Amino acid sequence: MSICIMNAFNIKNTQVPISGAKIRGSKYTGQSVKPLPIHILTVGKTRSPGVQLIVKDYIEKLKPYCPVYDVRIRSNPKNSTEARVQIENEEKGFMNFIKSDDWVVMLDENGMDLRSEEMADMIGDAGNKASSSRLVFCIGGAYGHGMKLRDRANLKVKLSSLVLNHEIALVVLVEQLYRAWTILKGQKYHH
Ligand SMILES: C[S@@+](CC[C@H](N)C(=O)[O-])C[C@H]1O[C@@H](n2cnc3c(N)ncnc32)[C@H](O)[C@@H]1O
Repeated sequence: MSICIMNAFNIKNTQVPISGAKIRGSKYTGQSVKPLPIHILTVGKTRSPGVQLIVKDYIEKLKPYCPVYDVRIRSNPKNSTEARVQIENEEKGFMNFIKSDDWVVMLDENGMDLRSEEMADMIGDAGNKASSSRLVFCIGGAYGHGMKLRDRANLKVKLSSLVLNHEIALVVLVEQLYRAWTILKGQKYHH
């Protein structure tokens, strides 16, 4: 399934020469990319102040490229002691938010391993090829994601082979989204 999605994206890496130096680019670098609004869904209301500062900072940095919304899904809404029930109840929050034409990326430790240039390709493909109106990234709660969201996701992506705390996953994601947009624009942040 992942391979099909990868082929559908036709993700490939290109070398883009800028001022004599070679930087690693996306197949869209230098082209116009439709800036789909990005919605980042995370579980839980509270967030450590340090993480919140970093996330706010990257969302601010992303403003010139595309709007980014920080959406909170209720954690364990029915206070279940069972992990399976907690996952299912949090999943309802994700599924209630997601619309039929959203391009949904589920963050998961077993997802596809993308390089930063491929993340940029994916954002370009979602904007220019898919008929989606929003790009939605889903970061799970303590026990991860349920089956309905797994089935709905257009793409499952890993950020590392390590399992990350959900707040750390969020920090890595926002930095990679910023990096991806600078790659798409051929800017110097990414070397
Ligand atoms: C504490 S982790 C949940 C771990 C749990 N074992 C699971 O099955 O997903 C919380 C969330 O952070 C995100 N996450 C953690 N590690 C990740 C990784 N290496 N790559 C991508 N996302 C990750 C995922 O969205 C995950 O649902």
